Amino acid sequence: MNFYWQAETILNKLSRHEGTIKSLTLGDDNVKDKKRMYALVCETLKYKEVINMVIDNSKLLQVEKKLPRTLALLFVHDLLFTKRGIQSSDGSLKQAVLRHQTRLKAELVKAKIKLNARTDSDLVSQKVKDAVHIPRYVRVNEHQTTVKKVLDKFQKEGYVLEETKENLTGLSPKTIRKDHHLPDLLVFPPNTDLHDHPLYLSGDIILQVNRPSTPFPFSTHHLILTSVSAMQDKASCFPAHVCRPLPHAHVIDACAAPGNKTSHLSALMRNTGKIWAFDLDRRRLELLKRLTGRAG
Ligand SMILES: C[S@@+](CC[C@H](N)C(=O)[O-])C[C@H]1O[C@@H](n2cnc3c(N)ncnc32)[C@H](O)[C@@H]1O
Repeated sequence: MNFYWQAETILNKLSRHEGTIKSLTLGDDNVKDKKRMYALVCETLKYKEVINMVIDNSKLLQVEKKLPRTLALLFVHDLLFTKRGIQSSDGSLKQAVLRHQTRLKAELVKAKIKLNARTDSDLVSQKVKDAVHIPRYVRVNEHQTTVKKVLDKFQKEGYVLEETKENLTGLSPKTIRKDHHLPDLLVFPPNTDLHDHPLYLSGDIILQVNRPSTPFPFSTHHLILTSVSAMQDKASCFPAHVCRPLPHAHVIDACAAPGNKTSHLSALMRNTGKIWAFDLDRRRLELLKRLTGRAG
């Protein structure tokens, strides 16, 4: 599938909450150039508000009736916010956007004046800027390794171990800290990309991508865990710690895929007892099987 059409499908799935940016780009084997796709999707979402404003004010979609808005967002992003421009073979929809490029560029200038923005990054909303500054949380999979071994490995790669602090503003590149609250959690600077790291590929570390779950304890031995929305956050590491099932407990993880909390619970239970992991989505359940298998 053409790169931009695939990006369009991903943006539409995101708007229907059918996955996270990471699972739909970096985690999908049908996406060939994963890093480029991840970057395009993130950057387009970052400027989405202003791109929509430019599209509406230029009347692009009223003239080019065959151009879907989501595809237009992607094309206009690359046209206005990248040096390389639109990177696609000469499709008729790309030509439809290029026909309006002078108008689109003029509308961007007007939007900047209206929003009092001197640079492109001034156009990004505060909400998005705050999200960009969330540190990268990494959970150590204590089934397979220890916090100490993981820290040693990163330090050998040049990461500097900094003092554990509650305040995480201004994390420098290539630094690492133990989390202030959770013993199996490490903190990296925002935008640290560990998707190709051998410790991630071997399942020794797990990148946190989910929002807090709602644990409902039946008793100390029987728990139900549910979670239905996704966001990159430390909070997704709390449910398993809060439930903290005893070894040999039986646990129900009711909305389990891709299985981050399933594997976390299992690590806390020292691989004893039984966890029943359910998910509505058969495809995501296959992903859960793969990832919990990799996590040991
Ligand atoms: C955010 S994900 C869960 C993340 C997971 N708890 C983890 O820690 O990796 C939400 C999951 O809930 C599943 N889901 C939604 N409604 C469900 C239902 N009624 N029964 C089972 N699973 C459901 C979705 O398919 C999706 O895989």
